[in-house]
Amino acid sequence: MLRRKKESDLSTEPTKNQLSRVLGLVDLISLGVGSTLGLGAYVLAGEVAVKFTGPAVVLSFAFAAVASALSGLCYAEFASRVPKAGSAYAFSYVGIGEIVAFLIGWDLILEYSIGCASIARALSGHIDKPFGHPMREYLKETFPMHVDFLAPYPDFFSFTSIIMLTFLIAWGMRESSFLNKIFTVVNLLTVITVVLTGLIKVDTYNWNIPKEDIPLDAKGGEGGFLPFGWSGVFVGAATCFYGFVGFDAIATTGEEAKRPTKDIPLAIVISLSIITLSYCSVAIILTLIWPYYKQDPEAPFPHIYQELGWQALEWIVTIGAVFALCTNMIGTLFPLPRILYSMASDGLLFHIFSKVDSKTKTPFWGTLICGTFAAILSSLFDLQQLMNMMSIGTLMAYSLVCICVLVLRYTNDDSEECKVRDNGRFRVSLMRLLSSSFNLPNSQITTKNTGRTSVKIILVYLIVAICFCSSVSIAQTEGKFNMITYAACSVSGVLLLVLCYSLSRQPQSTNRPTFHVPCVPFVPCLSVVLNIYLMTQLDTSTWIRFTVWLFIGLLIYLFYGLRNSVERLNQRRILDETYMKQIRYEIQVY
Ligand SMILES: NC(=[NH2+])NCCC[C@H](N)C(=O)O
Repeated sequence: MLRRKKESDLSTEPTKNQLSRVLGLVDLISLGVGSTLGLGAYVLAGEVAVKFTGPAVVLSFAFAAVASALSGLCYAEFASRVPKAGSAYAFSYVGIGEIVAFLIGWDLILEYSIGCASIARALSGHIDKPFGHPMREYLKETFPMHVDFLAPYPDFFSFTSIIMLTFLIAWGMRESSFLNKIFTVVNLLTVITVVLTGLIKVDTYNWNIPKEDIPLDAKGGEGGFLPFGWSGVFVGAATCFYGFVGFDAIATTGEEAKRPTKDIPLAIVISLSIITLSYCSVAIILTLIWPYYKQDPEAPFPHIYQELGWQALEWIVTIGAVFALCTNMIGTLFPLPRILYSMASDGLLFHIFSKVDSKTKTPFWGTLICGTFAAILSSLFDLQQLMNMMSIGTLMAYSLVCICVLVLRYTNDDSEECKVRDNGRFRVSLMRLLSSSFNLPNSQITTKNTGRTSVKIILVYLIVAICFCSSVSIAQTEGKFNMITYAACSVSGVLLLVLCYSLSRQPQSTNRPTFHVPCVPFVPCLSVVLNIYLMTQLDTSTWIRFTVWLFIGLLIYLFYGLRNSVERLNQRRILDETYMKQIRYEIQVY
């Protein structure tokens, strides 16, 4: 179950089951921006400003951006190591082992299906709203559903929209990428229009409203730039973080990008920069043109435009949001079959998902099955209950990718040293010979032993990080630190620092990809803690549902994946061959 793929096996050489390599840098960036910059751009800033931060919402976005960028860098490093479809799944197959890879793939399936379903639902709500919700009222009356976990009515609109996009994506990579580019450009143009037109109404007073000027019935805190203090900024950052969810879609295109090892890391970094710039400028403009305590948390821009009498802009924002939702939907429908494709090609999931259609060069059937699943999910289920499962899925994948970066940096799988390990007979390795000839201290080079030590440190770090984040979040819900939580936080906090430092003293592998994360182990370590902390913020029922989903996955793995794993068959074949060689050799000697 812990068998791993070798990095060197994952070359960019064509295999028989090929997707077509048609995506250039611009396509990848537009996929990244499109799938990330969504409704959040038009809603999050207002919501966070009025609830948690006041004008300082831009700082919350900046923190959220930094937190996402930490994971983003780890994704980028991996993408340049492993040019395969499947994102976090493919990465953990190389970094950790088959069972973890399977579970993370399984978890991504959940994340993207629920993501797609909820975006489609938001889209139908958004189109219905300007007309006074005729669709909702009609369907509620004609097809009411009174079951606890189902939606109040079947949403045919979201069903049809997902099915239509599914066909488009199954149709061909070039076509869907072209459409995605257009949608993304419209989305960005809307953001630019909102920002530029807002400049006319900018009033710096709105960033510095004294407490006396705030009406008593408004929830205005202390006034000024930080009316709810720094704690508000951090709480707001946790909400803003979800605005940055989605860029990982780029990492699923490893087999469709023209130059995956170069373009994918670059696209991740560029998309994250564009997204950060967009969110921050929207947040700045929003709070500069309108007092934070008067913002409408559900539709901040239309509300302001109504007050200002700017009707045309109100429409522009509504249309922009519809386009944003469409690209978001492509951004979730696109990776889903690619992850399944990757898992099925490795033999871990049913064969049908690994079939590439000879005409369209896409995983055609996989795409249709995924689309139908998401469409059913979106039209029938109560998505409010499922939304948090999306967050848990994303955060889990982020954390694992960071851990994989750490593991690969501190073990050198493909080096001579490991060949020695695999092939116990030769004791003297090239690396050791070299090191003794140059008189390098041995501790500068990763060996089997230092690798093992590092993996142990990473494992303990992970456990301590979970304790640390849980105690912080318990203290947070109680509203104060008591003796126990205080002790737990400080002990685990200090331990985390010590572990991180001791990991940094371990030798790192010299085998670095073209793009690599700076300041290892500190960047991935910090990112792991941040992601785990955000996971502890989710409610218990989400955790229970998530565990059930993983359990189902585990059963599929045990009864199907484990037996059909291509890696297992390969390793067995190699073992058999070595065994036969050995026997032949012994017969000769005899
Ligand atoms: N893969 C996903 N879960 N995508 C959803 C992206 C949501 C997007 N970040 C927003 O602010 O609206």
